[in-house]
Amino acid sequence: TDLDDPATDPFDVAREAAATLARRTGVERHDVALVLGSGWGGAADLLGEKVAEIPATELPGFSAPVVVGHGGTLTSVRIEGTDRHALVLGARTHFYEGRGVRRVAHGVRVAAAAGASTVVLTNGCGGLEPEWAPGTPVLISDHINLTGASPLEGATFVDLTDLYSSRLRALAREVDPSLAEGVYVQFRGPHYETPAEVQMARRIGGHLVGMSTALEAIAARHAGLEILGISLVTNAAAGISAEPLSHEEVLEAGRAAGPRISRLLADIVRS
Ligand SMILES: Nc1nc2[nH]c(I)nc2c(=O)[nH]1
Repeated sequence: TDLDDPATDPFDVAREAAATLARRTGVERHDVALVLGSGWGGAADLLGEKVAEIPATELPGFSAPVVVGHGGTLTSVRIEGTDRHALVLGARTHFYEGRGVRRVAHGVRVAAAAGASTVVLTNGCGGLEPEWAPGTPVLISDHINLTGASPLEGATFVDLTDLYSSRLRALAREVDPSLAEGVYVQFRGPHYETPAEVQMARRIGGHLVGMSTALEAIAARHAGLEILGISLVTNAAAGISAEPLSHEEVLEAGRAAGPRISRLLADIVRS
């Protein structure tokens, strides 16, 4: 089950991980998956009753996250008031970790193999709109993939029209009509953009800059999942405001927005 071996089929590893997940949680099918980015950690608790929590490294194909986000676990949650289950993927692998696109895509592939029909991709990002103060959640309407990479291999031609489901965005707006929308630009990272690169992102139609999500969304579409993407603006992108970026401020903005956006996400998933 070594994802680094080209002879390994990554979908076999995803199926193996999903089978282990079902066995360890006792949950045959997870209907919706959530990938929690910076600031979104609290959502799992508001979704419903935790059924089981499994360290990602105990499942095939997950690598020990370099930066452990949300403890690097997969959590199975019975969604309150329903008989549906959510799979909370708290162990995202970022493309900038250099562990290959298969590991970036593995979480959404496991979710699809576990029976999910929907994935909610969340992230923390930089905002290009001055009125989006740190802590503002923004629905992703589309993305621009500046990584130069794809999570897909070979002649896998996949249509990306309406990649960030307009149906699910309408549902989200029913929960919170004030939600803004924007185009998310994924840079490779791990460095932040220069002010000139932020202006480039603006001129090509971007509103949010980040280092995740786009590759996961492509893999999720290929795996047949309907996708909702929500960004948390944790900082003004470089050059948009006078101050330089501070990672501490980024983390603080995420923490401060936590309760509100976790409630928003739980309400959307339950709707
Ligand atoms: N590329 C990029 N990624 C980010 N992640 C967060 I949190 N803030 C940023 C940002 O300003 N730029």
